[in-house]
Amino acid sequence: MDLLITVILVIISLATFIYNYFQKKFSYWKDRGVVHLKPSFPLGNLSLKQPHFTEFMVDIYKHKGETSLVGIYFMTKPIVIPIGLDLIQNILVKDFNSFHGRGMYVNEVDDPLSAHMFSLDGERWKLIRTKLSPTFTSGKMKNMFSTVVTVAERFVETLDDIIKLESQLEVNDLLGRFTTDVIGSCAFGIECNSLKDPNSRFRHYGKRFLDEQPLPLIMHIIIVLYPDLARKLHIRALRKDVTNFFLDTVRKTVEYRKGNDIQRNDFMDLLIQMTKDSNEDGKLTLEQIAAQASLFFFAGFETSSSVMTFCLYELALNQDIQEKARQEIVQVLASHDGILTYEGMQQMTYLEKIINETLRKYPSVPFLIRSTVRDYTVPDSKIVIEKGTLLFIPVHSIQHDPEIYTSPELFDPERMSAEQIKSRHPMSFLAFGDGPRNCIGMRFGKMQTKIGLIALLKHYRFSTCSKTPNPILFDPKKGVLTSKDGIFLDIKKI
Ligand code: HEM
Repeated sequence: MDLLITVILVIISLATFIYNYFQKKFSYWKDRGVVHLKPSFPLGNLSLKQPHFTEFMVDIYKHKGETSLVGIYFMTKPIVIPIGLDLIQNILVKDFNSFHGRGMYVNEVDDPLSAHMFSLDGERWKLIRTKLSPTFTSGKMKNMFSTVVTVAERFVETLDDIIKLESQLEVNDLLGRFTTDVIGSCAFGIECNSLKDPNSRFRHYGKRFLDEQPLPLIMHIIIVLYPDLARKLHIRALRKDVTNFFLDTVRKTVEYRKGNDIQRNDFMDLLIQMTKDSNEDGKLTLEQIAAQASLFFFAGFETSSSVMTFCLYELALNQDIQEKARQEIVQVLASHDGILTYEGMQQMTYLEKIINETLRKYPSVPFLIRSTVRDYTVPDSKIVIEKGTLLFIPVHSIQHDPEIYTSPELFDPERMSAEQIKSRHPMSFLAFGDGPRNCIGMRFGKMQTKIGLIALLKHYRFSTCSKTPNPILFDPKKGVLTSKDGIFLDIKKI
């Protein structure tokens, strides 16, 4: 009997302790007078149903006008969703010194590839960003231009054979193979034709990295809530075989190039230069260059194939816009003796507007992440965002706000004319982020997207078919914006 009473008392005390613990944690935003979503025990505002981030944001973004930020909870961890454009400009640009963190999990010991520019913070991020910035100048893009054009030409040749057998194809997979080949070539110097060779190792490991969650949910929770503990437990964010593949590929490429004195004007060349820096502090190790090269691969191929996919989808729905884009391509090519040059590509201004409008409607990265590196008082308020707090900036909601873009579901490239852009708040378009931590690969991403679209629109007409989804449902399991059921289009040779 005594034992039973003791057990009951222990259970009651434990339940009271847990209840009080969560009550305290879940009163964080209320105590600070911040508009917030009501949390539920024990997941806070996480849901097992896992809606897509864009849907989750709807309830938050409707507070716009009433407040410049909304508080939510990831389990017990408070997260800020800034929704006022002036506050967002402070975070990304004006007060960047308080917000240069990304707050992501890095475990360099067990997972050397996790120490890349996207997730590093502090001085190490600054050092790598400064060293890698010259890699992405327009001069460097011009040097890589012909490599990308060659990949696009090879892609079209293979596609010619494929559509002879089947004209209704899933374009996201198709374009993922194109961008895999481009980044494989420019970041690793490896010639792969993953469209011809479905077993291409680059495609295999690229997909394995993005498609399959290597960790059970509990591990994710430990990583987010207790990163120090996660490191002590040797939790890796990347699969071991994926890490080994990229480390091994970089090691072999570096040895081969150094041994044979080979120069190719690509990212790998520029990274190899950084292993030879005379200043010891600035020198990158093999693991560090492998981390950056793999980041270029992961950051570059799905983002660009996502924008190309949604672009072809909209062009299939809007045949008049597709035809106008094709006319521009044909005319500009004719004025350059039928050859695609860097200058010619830049003269295709209508295509540029189409790509930007696609990125407005379908931002490949639907939210930006920052973390505070010191306490920050929100201007004209008493709200303090504490050091170490994560912030998610809702790009998709902003770019679908009817007060900023009338009839936001309408695909209208003219919204991206210079005059219309000038008339909007500078934070109205955030598809590449903004400020000193924006997308470093923007020029390259746009270049490969344009080259791919030019090659495709010149040779093929895209139309919807019975399998084309309308409307599109986004896949909640993917970080990059992706249609859940793929995007099938009918492709006809012109
Ligand atoms: C159309 C294609 C692309 C889109 C839409 C895109 C979008 C983005 C966005 C939204 C961010 C976060 C920016 C921020 O937090 O303010 C980002 C970061 C980044 N992107 Fe891209 N990206 C693209 C292509 C590329 C390519 C091709 C590369 C490399 C070859 C690349 C490398 C990076 C890197 C390294 C970062 C992290 C920068 C840092 O933390 O300092 N991206 N990208």
